[in-house]
Amino acid sequence: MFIPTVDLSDKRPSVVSQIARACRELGFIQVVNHGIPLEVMDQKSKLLRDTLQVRLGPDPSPVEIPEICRNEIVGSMEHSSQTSWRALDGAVIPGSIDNPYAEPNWWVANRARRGWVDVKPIAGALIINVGDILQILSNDEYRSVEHRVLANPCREPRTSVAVFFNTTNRDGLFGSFPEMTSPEKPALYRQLVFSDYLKRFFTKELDGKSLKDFYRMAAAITVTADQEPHDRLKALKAFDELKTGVKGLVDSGITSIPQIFIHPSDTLSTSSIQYDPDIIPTIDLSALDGDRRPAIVDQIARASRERGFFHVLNHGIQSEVMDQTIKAVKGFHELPTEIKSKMYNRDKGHSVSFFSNVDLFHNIEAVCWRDSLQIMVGSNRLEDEEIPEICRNEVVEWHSQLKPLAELLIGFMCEGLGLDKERLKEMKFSEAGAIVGHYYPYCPQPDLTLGLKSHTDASMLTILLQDHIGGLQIKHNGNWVDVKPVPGALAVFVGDILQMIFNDEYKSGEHRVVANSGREPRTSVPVFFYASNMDASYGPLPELLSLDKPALYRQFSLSDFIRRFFADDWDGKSLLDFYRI
Ligand SMILES: O=C(O)CCC(=O)C(=O)O
Ligand SMILES: [Fe+2]
Repeated sequence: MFIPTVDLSDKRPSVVSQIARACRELGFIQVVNHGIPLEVMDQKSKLLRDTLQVRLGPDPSPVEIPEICRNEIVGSMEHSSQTSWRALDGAVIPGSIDNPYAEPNWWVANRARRGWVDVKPIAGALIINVGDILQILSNDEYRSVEHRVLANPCREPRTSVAVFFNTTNRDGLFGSFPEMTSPEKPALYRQLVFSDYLKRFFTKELDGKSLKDFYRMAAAITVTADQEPHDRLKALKAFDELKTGVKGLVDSGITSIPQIFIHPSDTLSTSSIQYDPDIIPTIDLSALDGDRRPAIVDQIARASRERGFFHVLNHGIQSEVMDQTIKAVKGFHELPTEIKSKMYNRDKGHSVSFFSNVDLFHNIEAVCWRDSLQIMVGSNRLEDEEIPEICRNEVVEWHSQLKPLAELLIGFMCEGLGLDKERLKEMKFSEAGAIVGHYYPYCPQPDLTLGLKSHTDASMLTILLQDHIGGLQIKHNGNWVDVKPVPGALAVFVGDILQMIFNDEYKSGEHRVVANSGREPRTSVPVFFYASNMDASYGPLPELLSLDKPALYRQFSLSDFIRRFFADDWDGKSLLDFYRI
């Protein structure tokens, strides 16, 4: 890939156009003839060790900088600021040896080619990166580029010195410059206060992802491929307006998947471990009122602690009821397009909605190869007549059969922690939640996309019914493990809410679904159990806390939790981190 090197001694119009082009296309430039003498650059690299971070305001107080490199750092600031935008005059300088074995190579992500590109050091050159704030100010005219550094395989250590220029006006309001916006190109970001930006940057909420996406307005989807954001948004809208979901694309005979479905290669990681009964426990619930009860409690507690996921067999629900439910949901998705598309909507006010990708417009990476029918239950929201007739009786029956099972399982989970089995009964969790009927049609390029991307469930408990096709995977010790469907079994996931209430004694299990490579479509029906009382305050149960085990989560209300889950700027990360103390 072309990494532009700009000679700053060239004529100004040429320098301006080269820099503008590089900022637009790559967000990354090397500059030579920048006016900083080589000796000044060399002095620094001999002096810094590990990571030294120096914060500087407009008037640095150099006495705090270690004497061994004080003059060199202050000198470098003076030199750099001559070539920088004066308004951005607060800086942080980390000088780092990333690892004693770091090859002197920088790598820049080229998402368009889905690879990392080596940035070879050029003698005497400095590297200029467009930062996220400049991208926001320029309303995406300029791009900040993703980059990383490999571990150093050489004996000789590598040193780098980065100066980050930020504004000192911490309380000023920033946003895309008005000159950069127009009716055709509206502002893509919300206004932000720099102190808020910094606060977020240093909180646990940010897991290294770009803050740009936090400030980006819902409708403005970032681009991960070689598309302009407007093209991507147009493509998402066009897909949504078809109202026929992914199945509609397959029925139209496409042989390659549209760009919006293509995931970055690092999230696809196709290598997976085959089904292993030691990793995926199957718990037999038969004779649960006899001698076997303590053993069942034990197995459920262990699986919830170690995996956040297990299968249950002999759960009391007849296999015909399971089959009918799958068949009815599949039948809905296979209704003639004219009928089904009338029900397509993603309005939050509806109890029943059919759509493809609940997060279609907030997804910052790529969307998935799946359609869904979502039915909200509880708080008197669901009138049975709203459920499509083709699956109404089956869905209502399914939910009523599952409620006692959910109560039973949560009772076991409580017992496994030494709590009364009725401890969570007052939450009335079995009466509120969502029933979702997923449909994963054949995907012509299953290696480029996912059926459902990696997540934990934002529920208390999820009970999943799936057909025989397979594709569900759980994450175990960093590997994706195939969950082979076990005939007659139901899959159970510990959800985030239970993890918080049980103060991390049990874990919500990370899982995903690969895109369906077979001609036969896959159907699954997860039921997510929440709690009926939306405004009560929940948090880690006091009985589970002690001096050695303090509360790991703040108190929360379900209404707040659900609002955040469906918020426009929620990017699909676990909400656990948000509530974690
Ligand atoms: O379809 C599946 O197997 C999994 C569905 C799921 O994980 C979800 O909807 O949260
Ligand atoms: Fe899930």
